[in-house]
Amino acid sequence: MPPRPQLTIPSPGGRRAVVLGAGSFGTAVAVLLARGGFRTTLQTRSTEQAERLETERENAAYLPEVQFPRELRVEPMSAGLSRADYVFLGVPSRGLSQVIGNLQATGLPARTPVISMAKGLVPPDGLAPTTLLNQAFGVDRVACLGGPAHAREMVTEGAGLVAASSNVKLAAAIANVFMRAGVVCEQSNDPVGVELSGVAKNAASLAAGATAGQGLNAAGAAAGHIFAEVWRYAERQGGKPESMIGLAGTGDLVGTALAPQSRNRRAGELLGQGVPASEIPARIGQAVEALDMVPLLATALRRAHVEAPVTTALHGLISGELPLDEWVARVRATVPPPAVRDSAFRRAVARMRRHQVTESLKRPD
Ligand SMILES: NC(=O)C1=CN([C@@H]2O[C@H](COP(=O)(O)OP(=O)(O)OC[C@H]3O[C@@H](n4cnc5c(N)ncnc54)[C@H](OP(=O)(O)O)[C@@H]3O)[C@@H](O)[C@H]2O)C=CC1
Ligand SMILES: O=C(CO)COP(=O)(O)O
Repeated sequence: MPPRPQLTIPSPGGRRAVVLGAGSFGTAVAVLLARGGFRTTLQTRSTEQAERLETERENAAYLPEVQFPRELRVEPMSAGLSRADYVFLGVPSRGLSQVIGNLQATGLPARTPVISMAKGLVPPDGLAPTTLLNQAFGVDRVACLGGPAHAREMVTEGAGLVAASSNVKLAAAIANVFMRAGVVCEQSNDPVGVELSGVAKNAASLAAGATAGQGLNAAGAAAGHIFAEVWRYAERQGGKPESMIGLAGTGDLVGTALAPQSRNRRAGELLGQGVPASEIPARIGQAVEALDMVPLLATALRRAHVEAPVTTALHGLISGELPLDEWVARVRATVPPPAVRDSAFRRAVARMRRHQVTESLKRPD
């Protein structure tokens, strides 16, 4: 067994969590929250699905052979949220507008935090899920999850989660329950950076999958360009480089691009084989965030005046307007904009940091 995080965190003391959406990730997170000490309920879209999961005590359609902990309850979403202390949204971005719009009507208590787990943008405006949640509930009640976390491996072996919120106590409470369940979870105060890192890695994994058959340098370039384009967008919204460089960005990109089961990379491979985007979701059978999200992302980058030739070209490949060979040619020929010259202030800070490092190396241990 791999080493597990220390379990020295106090018990959350009977707090109740509700996970909305019983797909692969919602189910996996519900299992972990129950293991971590929350009184957890997994809410399904339909009554029939709730009855099936309750009878079988596993989610055979989305996460087979993972037994539910005895304490995990299952009920349909129609049961409402009036007893929830935390609400986790396990629904893909395309369904989030509807689900978020219904939260109050289904009895969400006035102070209960809402945590988005989606790695996409919400149609029709292409907003990040936490932006929508902030507008509805205020930043102190909103958080998101990121990091490399394939559902099955997460419940059997672990993951590298990131819990991000402007409310540092909320990020800590979420991270602690996952750590109690034996899964590493970093705390972050950069929800927009973490969320856009997840967006970047899904778009980049799709692009790499679509391009790998034409050459791995091209696949790497496609992913690198898209990452840099989304980063410039995230930076303008106050996103921190640590999020993009760390678990939520680079870590999740590698975890997704290498995973044989990754839906986003497999969708890219199908695109590269000439399968129309409209046929891909049925072939994959689960959420493919990047297919829905790249068109929204391309529009968001254009509106924000971010130079994004490769994300725009990926949109063209998905819509069928750009043939595969032209997409690959575009990736191979794109030269990123030159790095902006550092200001005098940034050069001074960099000099000071270099000096501190040099001095610290001179000191004995
Ligand atoms: N799976 C993974 O390993 C990871 C996934 N994520 C993210 O988690 C999010 C959820 O994905 P995932 O669980 O994998 O997707 P799945 O396709 O496995 O499941 C989606 C679930 O959402 C439900 N759903 C979809 N639309 C609605 C709606 N409008 N109202 C209510 N329920 C709805 C589906 O219900 P039904 O079955 O009835 O269609 C299904 O239960 C995505 O953003 C993904 O990027 C993040 C990390 C890892
Ligand atoms: O986000 C994920 C792992 O961190 C899951 O990736 P896919 O949606 O591509 O399967």
